[in-house]
Amino acid sequence: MDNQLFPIFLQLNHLRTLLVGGGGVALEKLTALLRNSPQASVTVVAKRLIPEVRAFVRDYPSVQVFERAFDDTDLDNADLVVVASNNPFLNAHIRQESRKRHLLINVADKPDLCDFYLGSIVKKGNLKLGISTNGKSPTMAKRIKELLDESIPDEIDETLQYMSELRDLLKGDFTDKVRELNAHTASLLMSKRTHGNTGR
Ligand SMILES: C[C@@]1(CC(=O)O)c2cc3[nH]c(cc4nc(cc5[nH]c(cc(n2)[C@H]1CCC(=O)O)[C@@](C)(CC(=O)O)[C@@H]5CCC(=O)O)C(CC(=O)O)=C4CCC(=O)O)c(CCC(=O)O)c3CC(=O)O
Ligand SMILES: NC(=O)C1=CN([C@@H]2O[C@H](COP(=O)(O)OP(=O)(O)OC[C@H]3O[C@@H](n4cnc5c(N)ncnc54)[C@H](O)[C@@H]3O)[C@@H](O)[C@H]2O)C=CC1
Repeated sequence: MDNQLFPIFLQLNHLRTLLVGGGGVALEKLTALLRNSPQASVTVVAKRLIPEVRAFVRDYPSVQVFERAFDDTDLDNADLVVVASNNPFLNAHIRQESRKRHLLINVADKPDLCDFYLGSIVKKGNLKLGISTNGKSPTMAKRIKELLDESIPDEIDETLQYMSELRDLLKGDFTDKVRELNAHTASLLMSKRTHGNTGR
């Protein structure tokens, strides 16, 4: 099967995410959501919550926790759904109800029930890379994340800041801006090639 996945970067702080389940897998998903988007508004619904979930959400006022069974009306207040329950019938039911409402859903570790997958994430300040293996090997995604995390220097964020300031200073229309940004970056490259790489 070919790779049909289309990557996007969501402003989770603009959306309401429903997370069903409160076990170890739910904790992993919650951690991934909030590490990346600390102001994401997340509602957790679970019959039973492990203490680690309760402890984790204490630092995040935008997270609400309900210790009870899932109800279809939970979907009324959601833009996005993540399911980490241990009940395959519940998973299938939430999938069906979410599709009826045109909500996008991820069911942890159940690719057939997912409209989107979670990926491994590398973050260097403003740079964020999402990694997917098309579901073939999440473990490989995790290893590639570690590799990139080690090999991309933290200073890349400083470079992005400079480029952003330069971009704001530039006048003219879009074409002019792109031309100037290209010229600036190309001249840097030229001077490196001429004078040798004296940096690290
Ligand atoms: C399709 C997808 C759907 C989804 O869950 O979104 C999916 C599916 C499945 N995962 C399984 C197992 C494991 N998943 C992990 C870890 C992660 N899994 C993640 C994503 C995805 N997992 C989506 C595809 C991503 C892609 O395209 O590459 C990551 C990247 C992101 C995240 O979950 O936040 C996160 C790493 C985060 C990080 O960087 O740290 C580990 C390793 C570990 O936990 O250390 C294991 C055990 C080892 C192994 O099996 O490889 C199983 C078998 C379950 C079983 O055997 O019963 C299935 C089902 C199947 O493959 O059929
Ligand atoms: N833990 C792991 O390492 C792995 C887990 N999985 C899959 O992920 C699932 C979840 O894993 P865990 O978090 O470890 O399981 P868990 O049993 O700790 O958590 C399941 C959660 O679902 C909740 N739940 C069940 N029915 C509910 C309902 N009707 N309404 C609301 N909440 C409900 C439970 O209260 C509990 O919080 C597993 O069943 C399995 O399918 C797959 C691979 C590995």
